[in-house]
Formats: sequence, structure tokens, C-alpha cells
Amino acid sequence: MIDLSLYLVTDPVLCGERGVVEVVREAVAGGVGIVQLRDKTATDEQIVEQLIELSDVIDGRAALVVNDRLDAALEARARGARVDGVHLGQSDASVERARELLGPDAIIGLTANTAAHLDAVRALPPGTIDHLGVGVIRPTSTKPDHPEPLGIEGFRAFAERSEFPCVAIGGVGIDDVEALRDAGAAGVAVVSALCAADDPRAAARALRRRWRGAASVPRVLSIAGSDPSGGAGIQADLKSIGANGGYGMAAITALSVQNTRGVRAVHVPPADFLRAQLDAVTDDIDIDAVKIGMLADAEVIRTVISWLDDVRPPIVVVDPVMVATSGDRLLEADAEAALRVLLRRADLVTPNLLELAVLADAAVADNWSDAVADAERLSADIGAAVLVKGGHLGGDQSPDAFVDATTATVHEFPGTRIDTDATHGTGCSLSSALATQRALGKDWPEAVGAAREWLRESLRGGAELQVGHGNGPIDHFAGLRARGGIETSPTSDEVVTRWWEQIASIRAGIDDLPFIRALADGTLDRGAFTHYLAQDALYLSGYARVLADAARLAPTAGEQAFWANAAHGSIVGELELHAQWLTPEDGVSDGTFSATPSSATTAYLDHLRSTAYGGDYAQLIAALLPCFWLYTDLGTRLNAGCFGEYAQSAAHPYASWLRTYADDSFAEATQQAIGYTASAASASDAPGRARMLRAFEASARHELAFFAEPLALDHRSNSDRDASALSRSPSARDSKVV
Ligand SMILES: Nc1ncnc2c1ncn2[C@@H]1O[C@H](COP(=O)(O)OP(=O)(O)OP(=O)(O)O)[C@@H](O)[C@H]1O
Ligand SMILES: Cc1ncc(CO)c(N)n1
Ligand SMILES: [Mg+2]
Repeated sequence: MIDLSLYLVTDPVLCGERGVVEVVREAVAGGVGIVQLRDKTATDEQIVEQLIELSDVIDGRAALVVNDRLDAALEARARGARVDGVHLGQSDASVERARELLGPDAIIGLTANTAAHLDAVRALPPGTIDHLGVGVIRPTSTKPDHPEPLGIEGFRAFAERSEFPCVAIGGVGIDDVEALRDAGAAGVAVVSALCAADDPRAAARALRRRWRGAASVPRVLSIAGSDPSGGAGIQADLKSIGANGGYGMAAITALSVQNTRGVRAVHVPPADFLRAQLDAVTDDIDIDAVKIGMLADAEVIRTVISWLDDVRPPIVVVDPVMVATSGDRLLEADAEAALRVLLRRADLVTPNLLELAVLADAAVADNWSDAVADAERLSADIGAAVLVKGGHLGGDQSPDAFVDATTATVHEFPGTRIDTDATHGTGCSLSSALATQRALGKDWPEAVGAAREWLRESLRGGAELQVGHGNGPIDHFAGLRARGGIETSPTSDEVVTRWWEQIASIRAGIDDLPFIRALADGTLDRGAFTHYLAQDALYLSGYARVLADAARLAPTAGEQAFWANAAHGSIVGELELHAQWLTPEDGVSDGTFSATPSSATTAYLDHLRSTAYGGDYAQLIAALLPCFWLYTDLGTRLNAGCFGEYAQSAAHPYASWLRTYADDSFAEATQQAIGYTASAASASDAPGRARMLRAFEASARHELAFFAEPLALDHRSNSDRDASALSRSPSARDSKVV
């Protein structure tokens, strides 16, 4: 089936001085699938000559038809040209005769725009015509005698009734492309949009992109070697394409045995196998851009050239990889001539200074202006833009320059050198980023700017990775990580630091509480202290039941035992509070404790119970954790004198009580609880971790309220009590987690 989607109709006047042939060459390179030679004034002989020339230039990459001149088509065929068919108007030669003379495989199109035309076509013998040219769509100067324009809706109405493919023609501009496609067009035929374009290749690409619908995620193919250590080659390319917003694909030219220290061996699979990979991708997927990296040898290069010539991908970036960062050769020396041929197919070539020297036949540049001058010569030589890279330039700068000799453009990108050894695969990563950014619709200088910005962030991030002992890789996803686009599964250490940081202001709030300050310096009102202990006893009793729920839900016997043991310790602690700290006046009589839970206690227990009721083990243990962690932290710091030295003194009224805050076995249990919570967080998905963090934070806030409450209430009735009487016994807190 012939691809009618982008159909070029030539106009000798609009093509201007550069000529029809040149416009066709460029437009086909940009993706035109069918070319119609249309020249109302040329003689038949001139038409024949042009057909021969065009057939040569197109070389089978697009279909070639001629407007009207059936005899010229036949004559050009007789002289060896490949002319695929004709396009005839209602008043031109008979389509039946054209079919008879051109044969069953020829492409025959017919202009039609009325119901009567359609009826007439239906009356033809089957197989006479292949498609209809339907228009004009808008008023146009290229067909002075055009009928009333159909507009998009008129075209839609016609196409809906037609059983023949309809190509929309006449006054079609780039902004009509999607609407016509959606109105049922088999393709759009354009004249001015390509013949009058400054850059017909770019214009054709833009039209094709519109026709395909701007794929918001460009499909980018890397043709390169494999680096099993993941920093260079296709592995780097795929990460780079992904990080820059594309969908990455990879056809492997060679397998390297390599790590961050160097290349140990290279295996090049048969060239046919590479071609088969490329064909498999092309047969199925529209490619928006191609990045070409390691090519190993001349045969691989020839394979890639022939595929490029067959497929004409819209964007081609070639990173002329010759030598790895480590100094190992990645391209056989005798393949350099073949590489030069490939470079002519590129839109952009990205040599480092060493590669530039080889390709520009110059000494390795030791200063930036020589490098740019070499790049200008190379660009003129290959007819493609060159991005010359300053990574290998000495000094504290690492500039790049985009150089395009065909448009006399030199665009400098200054940049300070990033102090890092993690530069393995920068070239691979940059060229893939460039292909992707260009495919996203940026022009080259914009694409270079965006790719460089990304690369520099990734270069900085490389220092964080712990990959290898040589030149480490860049961190392709450093930006995503920094902006929280990737949530990494936290390790135990990370959950410790991240969650602990998350409650920093709550912890600071606890430290600042008058209750804690007064507890530390021994001035705490005894009534407030007793209130606190009474509520703590109530809390521990409820907390023990929730710990038992954690034991019930625990996934392993070890965790089950841990939480059950903590529940047991909590009950023991509560009983000790009754027996040793609280008197009947505090609500204890005959072993029965009758104080009523305060609002802080009720709120905290409600939170824990409702979390337990939800049945999510990970969330539950996250909710239980602050009670362990905050007390261990506070106890340790109180006893270390962080709140004043008096807290360390034996004369402190609550001295023995304070000591037990920093109990070793309690600290150990806290570490275990942190470990279990961290493992559960690592095993959770992102929403699960978010739920855990919410439960954890809520508990921390309840701890703050719990500590705040005693001094917020009125305890004057107890103010004459002897606080020192309370300093005899061990604390409940340590037995909470026996
Ligand atoms: N230390 C650095 N600081 C900042 N930018 C750098 C640094 N090293 C390299 N670059 C940039 O990285 C990109 C790749 O340049 P480089 O000259 O290193 O390519 P290369 O030699 O082809 O890389 P590779 O080693 O992957 O083959 C360029 O944009 C360059 O400016
Ligand atoms: C496979 C492969 N391609 C390219 C390079 C260039 O860095 C490399 N080291 N390895
Ligand atoms: Mg390189």
C-alpha cells in the first residue's frame, strides 16, 4: 500500500532558483511519500527529462507520478525511469486508457469533488483508479481555475461518501493537516507548503509530525553498543531518552565487556542481525528520532547507512564514538572512511575534541576557538550541524558549541566544569538527550540548551551514586529524584532520617514545652507530674492492647514476639505506676485505678485504635513508633545534660525516674521498632509509605499534646504534695517495652 499521507505536488515557479529537483530531494528526505510532477507549461520532452532526473533523485524512496502527461510517463519509463503512475483531472486523458497503458501496478489518481464525479468513478471497471484527489480545500493561487473551495467540512462530506481513498488537495496549509486527517483524508497534498518553504526537508518533517499527531512522548531509537555496567552505550541512551521525556528503543550494534574502569572485549553480532533488529522496529513503530553511537566496524556502518536510506528517520543524531573515556577503541581504524559517509545522513554530529580532530583532519584542538573552527569545516564538509564538546578541554570550563555551516550558525554554550570523575557515558547520554529534545519539537539550539541543562544536573548527581571504582556514571535521573518524581524505596537509614526530619518541628515543640523544661530543671509542679503519670498509666493500658493488635497482624514470628513482648511490658509498666507512683488521691484504690482519661489521652488512643482497626500492619507500626522513639530520644538527651546539668544530678527530685528514660533495653527495643517500620516502608508502595508517614506524624503530634496537657490544666489542689516522694521507684517507661 502506497503511503499517501504526505503528497508533494511540484510547482516550478514556487520552487524558484533551486529548482524542482532540489526541492523534491529535500522533501523526500523529510518524509514525503509521493511526488507528483506538475508543470503546465513544460513541453513533453522537458517533462520526460525531469521525470528521469526525479526518478534518479528519489531512488525508490517515494512514489513518483506525473500530472496529466500520460505519454511522457510512458516515454520516461521506456528510457529507464521509475515512474509509478499519473494523476488525471476530469478533463484530462481517460483513466481507463491510463490503466491499460501503465499496467495494473501503476498508481492512478483522479481529481473529483462533486457527487457526479463520484458516480462516474463508481461506473468505472474495478481497479481503474487508486485514489481521488479531492479539493480544493481552500482558495489557492496554484490552481487559478479552481472550483468553489470545499473547506474541511465539505471534504469530510465527500470523503464519507467515497469508497476510494481521498487525498485532500488545494490550499492545504500545515494547520489543516490534523483536521483533514480527522475528516477522513488518506493524505494531504501540498504545493506551497513545501515548494515555497525555505527548508523543504524541515517543512516535510513538520507536516509529517502533524499528520502523525504530535506524539507527546517521542519514540527515540538508539543504535549503539551495550555497556553492561549501565553508564554508557544503549543503557545510558535508554535512561537519557526516558529522563528527557521520550520512549526509548535500542538496536544493538555490538556487545562490549566493560565497566567503569575500561573495556575488556567487544563482540559484534552479524550485520544481518542488526538489520533484522532495525527492521523489526521500523515495521511496527513510527520513529521520531534516531541516535547513533558505537558502530564497531565498517560493515555495521554500511548496514546502518542502508537502513537510514530506506527509512529516512526525521531526526538523526550521530555521536561518532571512536574511543571510550577509558581510552579503548570502539571503532576499527579502517572504518573511519565509512563513518564519514554516514555523517552525511546526520542532522547533528556530536564529536568530542579527539573525534573532531580525526574527522576534521586536524591536530587535537587545545583551545576553544580552534575547536569551533574545526567544527565549522567538518559541518561544511558533511552538510550537517556539529555540536563540538569541550569535555576534554583542559581548565575550569566545559563549553559546547552548536555549529551549522549550511546556515552560518555558531551558537556557543558556555559552562563551568563540574568537579567530578563521574563522566562515564556523558557523550552517549548527551546525544540521546539531544535527539529526544529535538523530537519534542524544539529547534536545535533550544534542544542543546535543554539537553545540557539536564546533563549538568545529572553530572552533579553522579557523585551520589556508588557505582564502580573507575570513572563512574552520571545519574540520569538526578533531576527527577531531586524533584520527588521518583520515590526511592527507603532503606532503614533513610526512613530514620526522612521521617525524623519530617517531625522536626514537633520535636522542637516538645523540647520547648514548659513541662519538659520544668521536668529537666526539677521545678515541675508535682500536681502536674502526677497528672502526667496518671494519664500515662491510662495510656499504657490502651497502648498495650494496640501493641497486641500489632502482634496479631505481624507477618513474621519474630515481629509477632516483639510486639507481644512490648504489650506485656506496657501492662507491667502500668501496674508499676499504680503501685509505686500513684496514691488513692491520684485515683488509685484497692489496685483499681479510677482516673478518667484526659482529652489528650483519649485522642492519642483513638488514633492508635482506629489505625489498628484499619488492619494495615505497616501503618499501625508507624503509628506505634513515635512512642518508642521520642521517649528514647528525650530520655537520652535529658540524661546527657542537653536540657541543663541539673537533670543529671542525684539531687533532682525525679532523678531515678529520669534515669530510666535512657534505659539501654528500651533504646534497643526502639531500634528494633525502627527497623521493622523501615522494612515495612521499604516493602510498601508509594501510597503505602505516605499512609505510614501520616500515621507516624499524627502520633508524634499526639505525643506533643500529651506532654503539653499537664501544665495547661489546673493542679493547684495538689501543689503542696511532696514531689520528692515520687523519686523512689523505677519508671514505667522502661518497662513499657521489656
Ligand atoms: N566535568 C564536566 N563538567 C561539565 N560538563 C562536562 C564535564 N565533562 C563533560 N561535560 C560535558 O559533557 C558532554 C560530553 O562531552 P565530552 O567531551 O566528555 O564527550 P565524550 O568524550 O564524547 O563523552 P564519552 O566519554 O561519554 O564518550 C559535553 O556537553 C561536555 O561539555
Ligand atoms: C558501548 C559504548 N558506547 C559508547 C561508549 C563511549 O563512552 C562506551 N564507553 N561504550
Ligand atoms: Mg563520546
